[in-house]
Amino acid sequence: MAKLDFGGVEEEVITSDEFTMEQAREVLKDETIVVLGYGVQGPAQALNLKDNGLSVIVGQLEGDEYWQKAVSDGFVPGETLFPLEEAAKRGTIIMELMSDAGQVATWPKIKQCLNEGDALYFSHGFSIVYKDQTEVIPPENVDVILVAPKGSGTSVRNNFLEGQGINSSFAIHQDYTGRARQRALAIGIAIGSGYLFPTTFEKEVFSDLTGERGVLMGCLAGVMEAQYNTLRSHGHSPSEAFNETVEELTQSLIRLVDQNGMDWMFSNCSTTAQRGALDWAPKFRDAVAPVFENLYQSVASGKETQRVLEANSTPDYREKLTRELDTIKNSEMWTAGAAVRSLRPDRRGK
Ligand SMILES: NC(=O)C1=CN([C@@H]2O[C@H](COP(=O)(O)OP(=O)(O)OC[C@H]3O[C@@H](n4cnc5c(N)ncnc54)[C@H](O)[C@@H]3O)[C@@H](O)[C@H]2O)C=CC1
Ligand SMILES: CC(=O)[C@](C)(O)C(=O)O
Ligand SMILES: [Mg+2]
Ligand SMILES: [Mg+2]
Repeated sequence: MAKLDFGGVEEEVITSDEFTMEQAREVLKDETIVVLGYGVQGPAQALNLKDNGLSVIVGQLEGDEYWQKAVSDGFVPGETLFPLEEAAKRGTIIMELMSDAGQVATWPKIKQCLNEGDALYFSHGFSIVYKDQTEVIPPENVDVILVAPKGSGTSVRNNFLEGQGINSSFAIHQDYTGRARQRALAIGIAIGSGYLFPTTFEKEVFSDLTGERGVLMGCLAGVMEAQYNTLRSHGHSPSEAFNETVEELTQSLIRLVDQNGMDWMFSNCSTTAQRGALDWAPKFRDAVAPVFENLYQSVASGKETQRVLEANSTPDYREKLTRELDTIKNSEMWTAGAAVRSLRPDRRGK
């Protein structure tokens, strides 16, 4: 497995060239793979596994909208689609891809379905690491493995369909069979990872919860809103404020960061912009550093997971989340955004 220099630190990674799909098929040839949950990651991982030639069974609460989606994606009730426990009983690799709160709610039943030598698989360290809150404590006679795609399930699927991969981390919590690592790597490659990097369940969940609350989602939404509001309060039009805050980023500058890094993006902007961005970056860094520290403490102490379990375990949790998302959708900033996006040449008139 390749050792690579990441900015002066040597780390091991496993690419899909080193651990090929042929090897993955060989490792998985006697396994029955069961995907529990058909929300965002469930369909992506199940369909990629299936398209890679592996047989996959989906487990889902019978008859609900996720069940219907599984049916419309080609899973057949009674053959490849079963209620949760029935599915879990059939599996030798049981993939926990219900929401984290859903994993907790169903664990007392799912744990009864595990047989000696099974592999219990997660895409998040949540259930295992915060066991004081979740009470998810697997029996000793199973493997407990993790592959966490570093992206939305939507991208896991779309990248796969485009012939691209997604980066994932992998970890072993428990190796009962002596095959846990092989099983984790094989599933990791088969769900469409371009490469896999090692982590632990704890490192995965601490970094993941920090990242999504921080730069990837929470901070991103917050700083965009702050800049938009500043521009608006000084008399700039919604379209100008939105273009200068979001559209220019997503249509141009972040793509340059994606291609070749931050300095590359800077070097393709005016020297006027470079001077100002270089001066202001440390101010923003220092202003938000305490918020990030606060966030990390809140993750490490279990406060964040407690909040998630409380909020997402109520029967109406999805309606409540949708209401909050609708507030963003219907705000001036994001309705202006919809109008701005509709003006892109490829969307005009559609
Ligand atoms: N959404 C994503 O793209 C990513 C998710 N993950 C992790 O993957 C796992 C799955 O996440 P998502 O796909 O976002 O899940 P989701 O939030 O879309 O989960 C929906 C699924 O959970 C089931 N579910 C929810 N509450 C339930 C309950 N009380 N009883 C039974 N089933 C219940 C639903 O029936 C449905 O199958 C989580 O551990 C998550 O942290 C990791 C990387 C990215
Ligand atoms: C997409 C992803 O990896 C996240 C943001 O961590 C998640 O959806 O939980
Ligand atoms: Mg993540
Ligand atoms: Mg996450």
